[in-house]
Amino acid sequence: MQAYINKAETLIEAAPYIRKFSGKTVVIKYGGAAMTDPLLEQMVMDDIALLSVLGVKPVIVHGGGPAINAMLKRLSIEPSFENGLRITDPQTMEITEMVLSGSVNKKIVQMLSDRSIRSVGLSGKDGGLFEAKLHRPDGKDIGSVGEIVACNTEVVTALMQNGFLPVISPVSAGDEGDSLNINADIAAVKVAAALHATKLIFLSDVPGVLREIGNPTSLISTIKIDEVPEMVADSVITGGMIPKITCAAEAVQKGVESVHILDGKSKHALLLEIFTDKGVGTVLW
Ligand SMILES: Nc1ncnc2c1ncn2[C@@H]1O[C@H](COP(=O)(O)OP(=O)(O)O)[C@@H](O)[C@H]1O
Ligand SMILES: CC(=O)N[C@@H](CCC(=O)OP(=O)(O)O)C(=O)O
Repeated sequence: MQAYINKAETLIEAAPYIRKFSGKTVVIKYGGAAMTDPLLEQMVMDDIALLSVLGVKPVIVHGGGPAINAMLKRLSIEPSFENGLRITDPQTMEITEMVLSGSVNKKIVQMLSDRSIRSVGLSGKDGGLFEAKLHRPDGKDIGSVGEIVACNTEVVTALMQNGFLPVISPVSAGDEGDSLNINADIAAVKVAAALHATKLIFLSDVPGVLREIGNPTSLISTIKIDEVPEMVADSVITGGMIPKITCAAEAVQKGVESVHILDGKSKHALLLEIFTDKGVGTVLW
């Protein structure tokens, strides 16, 4: 009996948040380590399906770096990176597109379909979603890596208006119709900004931004975007978190109300972040 009372109380507590975010667009960046465990994947999909049933409008932008690495390994190709971006030679590009716009994208669509959520998989190429060009950081050639120059969300809004949940792979085309590999965090920011999303949520492999890496009790719950440059300068934020947090700050500057960084491996992190007062990760605004 007590268990039912607890569940009812949880629902009552969540009710104002469910009302608040019903009809609101929430872009979820799903990728990295959160995607490597089949049980975790099912759990994340349960949460996204529930959000959708409760009237929130989720849009998924996915990565799949570990899945690309696994396929490269099967083909005996060694992955290499430059400042977190995959150096993408023609063969790696072919595999990246097969994995992201193919198997990973369709797997997510299928997992949602298994939960009676109608979703449609897209890549940056579909409906002219992303216009991209070759990315050359400081003039350096890192192969077929792209940067997004425009984001045309008509195809995404058309799907949402018709009750479909969009699932977006970041792989796009350049001016010449050549495939370009785009970091999924960056793609998620562009989509969130173009859709004027209420929230952008990064599902990562850490509980949020930590004062001390490896110590979950040092979680920083709230960051104002003007604090970000100092945190980077003071080396509070390092490595893979730098592009993520810089992206997050860009999203807020472009009108996304808040950006959240959560542990995709933590049970029901998405629901707890959206539907409770305290949340569980780091929120940037
Ligand atoms: N202050 C910090 N708090 C949390 N993580 C940090 C911090 N500074 C650097 N990191 C690193 O950033 C990583 C998350 O970024 P990244 O590897 O790009 O994530 P993902 O694979 O989810 O896209 C963490 O695994 C951690 O090693
Ligand atoms: C240019 C570049 O680095 N693209 C990424 C795209 C996938 C991605 O971003 O996946 P995660 O979110 O799982 O890291 C890559 O090839 O790994």
